[in-house]
Amino acid sequence: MTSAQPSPLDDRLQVLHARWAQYMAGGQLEQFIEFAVAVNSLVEHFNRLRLPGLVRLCQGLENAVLARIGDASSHPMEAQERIALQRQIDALFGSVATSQTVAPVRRTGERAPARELDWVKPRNVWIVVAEGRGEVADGLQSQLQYFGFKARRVDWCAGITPDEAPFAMLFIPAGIEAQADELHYIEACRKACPASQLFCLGAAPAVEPIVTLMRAGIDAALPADEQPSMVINRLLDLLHTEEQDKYRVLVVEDSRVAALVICRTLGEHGIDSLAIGDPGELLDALRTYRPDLILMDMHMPRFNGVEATRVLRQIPAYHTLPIVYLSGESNIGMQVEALRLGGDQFLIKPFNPVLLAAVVKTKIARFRDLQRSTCIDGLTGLFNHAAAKARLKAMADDAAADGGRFAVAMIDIDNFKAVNDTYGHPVGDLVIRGLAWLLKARLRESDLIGRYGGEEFLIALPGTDAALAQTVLDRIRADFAALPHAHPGGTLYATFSAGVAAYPELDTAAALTEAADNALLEAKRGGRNRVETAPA
Ligand SMILES: Nc1nc2c(ncn2[C@@H]2O[C@H](COP(=O)(O)OP(=O)(O)OP(=O)(O)O)[C@@H](O)[C@H]2O)c(=O)[nH]1
Repeated sequence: MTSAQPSPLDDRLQVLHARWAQYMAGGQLEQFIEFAVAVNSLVEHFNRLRLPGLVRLCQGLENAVLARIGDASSHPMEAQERIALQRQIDALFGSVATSQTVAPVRRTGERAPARELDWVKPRNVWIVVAEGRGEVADGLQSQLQYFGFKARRVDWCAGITPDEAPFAMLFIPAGIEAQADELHYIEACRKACPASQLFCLGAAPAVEPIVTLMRAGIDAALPADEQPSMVINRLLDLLHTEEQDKYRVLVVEDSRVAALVICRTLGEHGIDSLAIGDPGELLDALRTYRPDLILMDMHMPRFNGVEATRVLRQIPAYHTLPIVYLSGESNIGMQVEALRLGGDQFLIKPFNPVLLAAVVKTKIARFRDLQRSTCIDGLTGLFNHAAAKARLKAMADDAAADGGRFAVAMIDIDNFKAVNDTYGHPVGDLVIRGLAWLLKARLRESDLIGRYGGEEFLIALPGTDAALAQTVLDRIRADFAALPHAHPGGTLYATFSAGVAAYPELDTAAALTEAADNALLEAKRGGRNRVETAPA
């Protein structure tokens, strides 16, 4: 992007800065709370970008701020406390500035345009290897390169210049318990590269050594036996930062002022909300707004929040929808009763905005995780058959509505029965995973990748015509054919065949899938290890 518009990160930093300045000038509790909200919003932003080093720094500031909220009488804070906070803010801004010059270029959340350049996503990864562990590093380096990473070996304790910080650093220490000098080096790397992901490979499977590594700045410590496959999958997942739909909260609240304050607080945390004043409208609002959570008042005219909750819990579609009561009700017996009758949590008014946002976000994150787990294939982490089919239909409908180009491909691993029969089912599973990860590595965030059957995959490429889809898939086909898969006696190679069909030549999801399937059969008939396009 070349535009001079401020990024969402710049916006957040400016807000944080302005609110701190307002508090320093006014010294009011309300201003401090506004500042706390801005810090929290920055933590969330770094979390979403998966920048653990910055999350940690920012959380340090957030904890310091939350500890000082107190009440109106604790503000303005003592000069010493303000100086301490100012130092933390300066340190945070300094680290953000460093990481902005080196942060991986990505993650804007914008849909990637269908340009050739976008199909390959090289990422630089450093493998920091201790003496005597070169063999592990070699294997990992060649595997990473197959999945599109630029992997470079770095000797333990080599000097780090932040302006070349990598997307990820993989530390391979000499033994399973990192030594003091190794930990110091990890600390130095963490400091120099706040936006990088730091992994330690081959950690001892016990709490204390892993905590020690995490304190030094490691984001994930991986056990020795799962190393290469786990690392590659983790890295690929990190590349696919999901730009999620905004969280949606339905506020059921008869006081218009209270509803306004609640919606404003949620809005400041990037949460969408809709307020209704009458619980009688609840079912209609649920159908049309599809919230991730309900914030329910207890006492309303006509019927109360607990009665409304009991009605919802009788409807299967709303059994697991989180319901949080937000009420002035201070009677503990009533609160317990409200929870027993279907509520998930009770918050008291007047509410702390940071706590309200934290409760809402964590409940929604778990709810969405639960929903997602029903869509994901356990072996590959891709969409399962039903989810892929549903998403394909939505994408085809979108393409039909806006007249955009759109290609669909069916992929099937060749002679896969022979792989299973010769090397065993677990090795067959590794080959399936290898293809899944290669697809994840080579396709864009806006593309759909689903595991359609055992060794069959469904791909959808928005903004792409049949010719470009054929080129892209053919490149992936050639790379897959060259990808070595480990088995107990050495390595094996596999191939796949694919069929491509495109919109607008075919204009429904069903017609596209059927045509891509027929083209796939044609590729199989033609000798396998090839990509065929359906006739226009
Ligand atoms: N390891 C493993 N095998 C699977 C899985 N799902 C399906 N399969 C196997 O995949 C094989 C598919 O074989 P076939 O449909 O005969 O096709 P093929 O041998 O790949 O031959 P062509 O498709 O004609 O190239 C069957 O042996 C299935 O048991 C899985 O999750 N893991």
